Amino acid sequence: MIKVILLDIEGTTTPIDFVTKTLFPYARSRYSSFLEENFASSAIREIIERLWLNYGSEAPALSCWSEQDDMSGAAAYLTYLTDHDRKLTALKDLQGKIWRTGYENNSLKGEMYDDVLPALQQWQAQKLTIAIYSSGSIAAQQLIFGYSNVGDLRPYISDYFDTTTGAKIDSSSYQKIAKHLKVTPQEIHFYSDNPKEIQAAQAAGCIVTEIRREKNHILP
Ligand SMILES: CSCCC(=O)C(=O)COP(=O)(O)O
Ligand SMILES: [Mg+2]
Repeated sequence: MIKVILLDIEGTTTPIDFVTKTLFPYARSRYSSFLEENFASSAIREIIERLWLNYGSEAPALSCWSEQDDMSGAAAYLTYLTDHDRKLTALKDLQGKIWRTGYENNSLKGEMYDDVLPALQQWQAQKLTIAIYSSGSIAAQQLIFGYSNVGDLRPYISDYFDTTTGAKIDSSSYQKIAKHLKVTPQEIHFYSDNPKEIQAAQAAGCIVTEIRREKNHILP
């Protein structure tokens, strides 16, 4: 019996275009200024450190960032990662911090498909646990649902998982989520538009629905 609804965001609750044509450009145009302004913050320095370590493994192919303290190099690397839709945890942590300002000053509103709110209401009425699993950071997930075009959806959602749990295409991530939620993978119904994520969740034992937004809605 299903106990948990586990939802992907981009392509499932939210149009891909909102992420690629609104959120990513918003972050991309602010990497430089955000890093200059927040260079002294220990949280930002810690993210830069993680980015720098990752850049080290890519350096043979890239030459945009010469020293760790060079913030224009860091911004260039962040732009590269964004343009290649890389799901790096440090990139996602930084994007979430930049988006926060946009949500709080009303220039960003999390876009949800029309069927999302009714689906959340139905699942809540059925006493199902509703959780999110996205490559966006947990902070970014809470922002997109907290400041959505249909109001604050956070009261419907009890748990959030990001890539700190593991990659979404890795079936062990779904086993970890099940363990954390104290259910079996068979008691989780995962919805995603990404066939590789669907395959991984299915291999872990989850019930799955592959979302194709041009064809079906979120409710089965
Ligand atoms: C949390 S909103 C930003 C979405 C994002 O950055 C992303 O990479 C989307 O990945 P998803 O796993 O939701 O397809
Ligand atoms: Mg997706």
